[in-house]
Amino acid sequence: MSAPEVVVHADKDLLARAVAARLVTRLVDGQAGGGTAHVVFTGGGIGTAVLAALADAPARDAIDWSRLDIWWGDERFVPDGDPERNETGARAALLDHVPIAADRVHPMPAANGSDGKRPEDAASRYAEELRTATRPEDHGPVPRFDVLMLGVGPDGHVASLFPEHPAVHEDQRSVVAVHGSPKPPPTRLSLTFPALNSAREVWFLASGEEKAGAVRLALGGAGPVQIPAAGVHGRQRTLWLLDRSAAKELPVELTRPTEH
Ligand SMILES: O=C1O[C@H](COP(=O)(O)O)[C@@H](O)[C@H](O)[C@H]1O
Repeated sequence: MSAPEVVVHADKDLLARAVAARLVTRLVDGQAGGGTAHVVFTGGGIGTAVLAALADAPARDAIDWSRLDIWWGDERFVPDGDPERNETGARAALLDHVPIAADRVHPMPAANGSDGKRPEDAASRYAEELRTATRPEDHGPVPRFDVLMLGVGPDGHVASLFPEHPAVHEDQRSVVAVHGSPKPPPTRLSLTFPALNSAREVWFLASGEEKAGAVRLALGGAGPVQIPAAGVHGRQRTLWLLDRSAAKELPVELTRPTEH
């Protein structure tokens, strides 16, 4: 488990562009030995802004899109194409604009899909898809993701792991159904702590003053049941990529000068 590092950028736009640039470098490095890289997308405002910035970045062509697998950390269990789906936003922001093959994109199941109407069945099927993509060196039920991005809710939720919800206690399964989410829509699918914590690098993304309290608590020793963001760490690196507003409640010794 790696210690968190904090990087603060001036505003949301710069944060999105800096994360997109970082993503190009990290994915190119992950593909350098000739293998496949695995990345996990997040939904939400800054998560989608990063994907749009990546679509706009000329350096995106340095990524070999034929050797990249794309996964999601969570999804809203609504019909395919619904604007509430994280997949819908990611396709519009990035995936419709890059040369990636359909079988490299692994959206979580939709409520009207072939997995049926029960989110529990959909969660099990996605867990199986993850398992099928593992390599011997992954040593577990999910690929050892090169980069896993996570937006952070004002309540400290990450993916669809909400404070005090049953899913924060899951320690066996990789993917679970979530009912009664405090943030609509109420029914969701989410990777669990064991799956999130298998990533090589975890990048938290937070923008805006309404995230400042959750960021302070997550980095200040809160427990993962109350503040789920506190329960995720990369095996090699844990980065908190923030704009100034989201970082405003952090003690000065936790932040380092902005890169730009
Ligand atoms: O519901 C969700 O919320 C979080 C955070 O979203 P934001 O708009 O407050 O940044 C997001 O990371 C997650 O994927 C999504 O399903």
